[in-house]
Amino acid sequence: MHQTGAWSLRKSVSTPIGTKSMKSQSVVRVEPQTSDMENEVQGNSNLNHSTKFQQSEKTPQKTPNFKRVSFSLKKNNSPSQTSTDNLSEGTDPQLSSNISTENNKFSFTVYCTSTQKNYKILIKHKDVSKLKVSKIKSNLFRVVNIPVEEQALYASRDVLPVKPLDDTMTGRMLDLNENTVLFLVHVSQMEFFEKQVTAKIEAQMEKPMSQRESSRATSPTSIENEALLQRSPQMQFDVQPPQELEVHQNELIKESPTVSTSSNLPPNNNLSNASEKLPIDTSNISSTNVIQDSAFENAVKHLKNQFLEEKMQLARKFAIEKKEILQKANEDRQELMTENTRLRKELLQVANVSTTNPSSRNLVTSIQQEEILRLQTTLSENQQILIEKDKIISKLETEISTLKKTAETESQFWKNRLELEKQVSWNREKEMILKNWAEEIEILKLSQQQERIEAQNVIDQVETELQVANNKIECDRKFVESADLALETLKNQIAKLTRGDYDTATLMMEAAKEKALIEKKFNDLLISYTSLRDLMDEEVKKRKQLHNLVEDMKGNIRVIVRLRPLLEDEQPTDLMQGRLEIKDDNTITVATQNFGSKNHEFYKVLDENANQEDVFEHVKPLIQSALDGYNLCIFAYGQTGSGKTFTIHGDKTQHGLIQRAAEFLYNTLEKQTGARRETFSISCSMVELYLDNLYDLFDESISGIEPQHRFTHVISTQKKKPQLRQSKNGKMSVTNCTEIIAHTPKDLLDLIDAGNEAKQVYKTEMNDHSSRSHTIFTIKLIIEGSTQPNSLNPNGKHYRKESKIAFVDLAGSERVSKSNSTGERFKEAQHINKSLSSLGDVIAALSVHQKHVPYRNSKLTLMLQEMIGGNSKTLMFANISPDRKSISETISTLSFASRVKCVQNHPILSRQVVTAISNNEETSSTTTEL
Ligand SMILES: Nc1ncnc2c1ncn2[C@@H]1O[C@H](COP(=O)(O)OP(=O)(O)OP(=O)(O)O)[C@@H](O)[C@H]1O
Repeated sequence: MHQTGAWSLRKSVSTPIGTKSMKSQSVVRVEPQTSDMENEVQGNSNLNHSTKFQQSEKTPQKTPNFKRVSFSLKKNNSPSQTSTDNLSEGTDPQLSSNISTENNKFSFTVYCTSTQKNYKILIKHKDVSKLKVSKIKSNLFRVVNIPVEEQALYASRDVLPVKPLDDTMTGRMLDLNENTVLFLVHVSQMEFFEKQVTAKIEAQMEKPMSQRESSRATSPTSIENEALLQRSPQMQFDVQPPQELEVHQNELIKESPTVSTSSNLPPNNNLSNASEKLPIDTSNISSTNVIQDSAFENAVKHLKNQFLEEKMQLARKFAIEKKEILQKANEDRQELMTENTRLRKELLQVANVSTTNPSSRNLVTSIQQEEILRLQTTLSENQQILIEKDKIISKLETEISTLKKTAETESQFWKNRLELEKQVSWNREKEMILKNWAEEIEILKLSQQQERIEAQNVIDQVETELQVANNKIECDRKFVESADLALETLKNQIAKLTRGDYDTATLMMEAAKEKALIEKKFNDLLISYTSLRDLMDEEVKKRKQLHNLVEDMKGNIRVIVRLRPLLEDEQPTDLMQGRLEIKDDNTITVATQNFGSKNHEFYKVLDENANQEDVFEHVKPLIQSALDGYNLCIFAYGQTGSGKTFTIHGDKTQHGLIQRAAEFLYNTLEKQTGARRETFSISCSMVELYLDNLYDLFDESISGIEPQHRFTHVISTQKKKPQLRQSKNGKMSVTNCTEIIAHTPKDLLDLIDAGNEAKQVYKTEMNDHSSRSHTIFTIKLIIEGSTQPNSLNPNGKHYRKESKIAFVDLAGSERVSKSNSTGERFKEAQHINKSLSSLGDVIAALSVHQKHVPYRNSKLTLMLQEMIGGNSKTLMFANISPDRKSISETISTLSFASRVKCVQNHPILSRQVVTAISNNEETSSTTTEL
């Protein structure tokens, strides 16, 4: 236990400088300013500690995790001093002899920072002067190299990093100026070291001078120190516990109202309690008070900033004070001038009396003379003072203007600095956002890659299985062949026997048995062969499906080949001119004498028996994805008369894709939106590109439609001509075209008919109803609804999905030599062929992933930019004719289609607007384009 009047040590941990919770910590003492900072602001006597502390509290700034540990001593007259006995373990005489105090006040701060191996602790003595221990340093330490990046730090702190000569020492005082002691201690020893230091200081302060003198006499280290002390007599001073220390302690407690007066808790508990309450990431602060160098440097920067701010405030204060002095001087000046005027008047009066009245001249007494003299002297003195005052005023004015200039420069500096900081933080935010985006993209890429790998694995596996099955079939086939041979031999033998070559009935019987056996075996093999064949077909089908899936995932344009039936006066293909053969659902072979045979594989190959419904079944899944929010494009390509319009629009009795898709959309949406409490609307527009000009097919003047009468709602009737426009995000779209809402499937069908009637169709030699233009019929879907309420959005969220389906019926390519087109038809054919050739160039560029894609070569390719190589899901119908005369066009269409299937689109979900719903109204929160 302690003696009465002994000193107890209070250890305190400060928050990072400038954080808000300084006052709320228990057993926490905040050191507002380091002593070197105090040195820097020397002359600012107006600023005391408490002022600075308040300033730093008022303007808390974010600083890195930087922990300061302060120690202070107080007279042990409170009942809670038990921990000091524990702290006195592990005494180190060298240390204790070197630490001392003066004025009986002692407190110091420990700064922790880390270098590669060691940990330095800077201990600052406040109010300890004349502590000349630098000579001790040379006995204990050697100077270490300072890393370049730390040099400025040490220079600004006026300390020198050194290393203990003996590496095993747990904690050593390194270097110090009058107020500073630097210790070097290993991180693992930090806590113990703190205890040691505090115990030593306490012991030092507790011991009466005489006791210490005697301990010096017995300890060898003390002897050594004694010698040093003799050489440096200033080091010998007594530690008396005066009242001031109590005051100091009381101040500490006042500053930190939650500070516990009990020191029963071991220092560690205090530390951990404190750090729990700090608004900093305490995980970064180890129990050994280690922090990163950068954190330390940031803290130093922060202190410098704080200092500059204080300097500014001081300059302002000086300016105000000087202004006040100036005002006062001016007032004094004014007073003096008034006084002078008065005196002059008085003087004049006296003079007048003596001059104007000669009879009384003799009456001017010597007293009056004296009075005049006195007044004159005062006047001249006042004049002198006035001159002095003027000088002061002009000096003050110069000073004020200098101060103003300085203040302006500094305020400009601060403004610039704030701007810079803002810029830096904004840049950091941007960097973070970009980083997050990059990460998300990376993750998406990885998952897509993974999916592809998995699909490829499945394909590989199926291919291996297929190979095995093929091998087995081959073996079985060979076996059947050999069995056939054996059977043949047997048959011959039987024949011979029948002819009587062998007369024995037994032999015949045996041969018959053997024949039956072989026949049975043969039949078994046949069955197994058939089942294997089925299996193989099944596997091939699966493989193709998987292949399609992979292609879909890659975003490749799907291609469906449709062979139309033979029309009147047409001849089927033959081997002479060339032959078309659909091998299976996915393969079509074209063989010509000149070019040999070539297989083409597509997503689907439909023969002449496929009706309109069959065709739509293959398109349905794609239409479904429009309901999920994807933009779609379905276009038909092929020579004139090959069945493009029939596929897309159909005829009066056999509806094409548009009508079927419309019916499917209405049916599905009515069911789906009803269940989900969504609303939907369908609108459409139709434009044609004829002779390189765009026409709005819903325009009254063209179609004769009077939309407001025939249909319930017209969104926009544009008087201007439709135009191709590029939006801000670079996407091309057709503007200025009439868009009409179709409430029912019937509305939509009527619109399609009206649009079809308006388009340019003429009879040619190749087709009685040949489309002479490219047409685009667009259906726009809008689905709106709200999400279920949850804790984040108690009223749910309102969403709106928009998607478009574009049906493109391209004009057919034609050989003018075949079609014999003349006049207008010839001109049309030229335009059609030119635009289709541009489309071919675009496809060729995209299929080989060329960087430059020549979309700008024609209006058609610009119109299709979003659908071919863009962000839509796209399906192409390659329409072909079975007519013998069309074989070369068919070959050309199939080659074009083979290139198209290599084009990769990048389908993305179209616009989705999500809005948070507030109690009474909707407040827009986010608009995302997915
Ligand atoms: N799958 C089919 N079944 C029955 N008839 C068909 C089929 N495909 C096309 N036809 C008929 O063939 C003729 C030409 O078809 P369509 O007009 O659709 O060709 P096109 O490719 O659009 O020609 P163009 O490019 O000249 O406009 C039409 O009479 C059409 O009815």
